[in-house]
Amino acid sequence: MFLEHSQLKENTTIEISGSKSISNRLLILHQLFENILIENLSNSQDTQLLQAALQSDSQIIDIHHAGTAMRFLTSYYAIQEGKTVILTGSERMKQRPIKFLVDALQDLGAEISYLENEGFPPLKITGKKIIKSTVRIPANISSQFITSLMLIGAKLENGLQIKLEGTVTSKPYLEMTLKILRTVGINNYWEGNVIKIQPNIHTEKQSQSIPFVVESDWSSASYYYSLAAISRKTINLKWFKPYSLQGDSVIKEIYWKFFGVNTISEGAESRISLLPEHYFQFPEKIVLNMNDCPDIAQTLCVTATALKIPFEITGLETLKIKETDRLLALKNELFKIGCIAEITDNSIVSQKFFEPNENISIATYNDHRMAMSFAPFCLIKNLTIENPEVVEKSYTSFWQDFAQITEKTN
Ligand SMILES: O=C(O)C1=C[C@@H](OP(=O)(O)O)[C@@H](O)[C@H](O)C1
Ligand SMILES: C=C(OP(=O)(O)O)C(=O)O
Repeated sequence: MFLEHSQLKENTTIEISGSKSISNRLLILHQLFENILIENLSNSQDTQLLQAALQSDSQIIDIHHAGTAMRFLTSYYAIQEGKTVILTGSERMKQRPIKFLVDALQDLGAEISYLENEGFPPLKITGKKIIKSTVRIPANISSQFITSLMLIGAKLENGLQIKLEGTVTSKPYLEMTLKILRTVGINNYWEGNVIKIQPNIHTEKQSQSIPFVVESDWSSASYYYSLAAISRKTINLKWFKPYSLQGDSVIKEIYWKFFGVNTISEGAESRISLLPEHYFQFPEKIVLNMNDCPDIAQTLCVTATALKIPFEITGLETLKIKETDRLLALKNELFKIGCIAEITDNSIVSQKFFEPNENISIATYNDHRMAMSFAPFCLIKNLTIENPEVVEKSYTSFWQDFAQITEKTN
């Protein structure tokens, strides 16, 4: 996709679909416990794949690139008594680890085996009744493993006590799971390194539906914060509530502190306005730990490069095992837009900014967030985004919305 050097239209309103993370949790819970009437469900491909899997009778379930779907379905199928499935995904999914989740489920008594490489999908899962109710799991690889266990916890006879080992990564995603479980009536607590999910007292699905309106996706909103920060123009977004279940809503604070983008909430249609301060003094350097919000790290690095603000971002150890090795992908592509960056296993630090060449072409590595986070750089220069269709994984209408909000510079 060729993005000609553009400017932002003043005061446009963009409607973003429901949070992918919330939607995927609700779909599993709907299937297991309650008739949840889900409104503003994410229209992301990952959510559609999970929904299709849950409705499918097939013995082979292919969830392509959808990490949360892969992880959540592993526990879900482990307790579907009398059913055997092969759960597989894209070539990249076969490189994304799942061992600690499988180990934990096997400790609980689940029947799961690896069909190709030990520790990675595809998996063969034969659903069984699980009797045990305590389990340990390393918490520093992916919070999705823990959420996966939490989502089935209340379905087990005695509930589930999960002991977290090591430092907890992506913590707000676990808090999101706990809050969602509570809203559908599943009691739980998190004390020290123990998460306890109480058993659900209802054996049958309730006949009456519980309505749940999914707030819009804050990770998707991050690209508009980047556009507002670079252009210094106002953007309006819908449907965002002031108090969010999503950890990535911290983008409000981050973009206020480092880029002077103010977020104003208006009650009507849960609209927020991103208002950049005109006389904001940019910091000399951005120093930030993003372990709580790994999905918006790419957005921040591109904004900082566009504004030539040095950055030192830490806490990024999970980026290596996402849709691609995001640290390496960032280092390579930031260079094309004028930033020399150094990476370690968990950090990225800018070393130097320089004037980039013409004819910039950004590779996207099968990663939706590479495409969306680099797109705002067209406010600075012409650029091409390779394989633009990758955005569908989380934000199907991204390019239509992007075209609506930008126009060619005169
Ligand atoms: O639970 C979730 O919905 C997610 C958790 C995070 O993964 P990790 O815990 O693997 O960092 C995040 O990156 C992912 O996009 C969604
Ligand atoms: C990491 C992501 O997704 P997943 O792990 O669910 O594939 C993401 O959406 O950035």
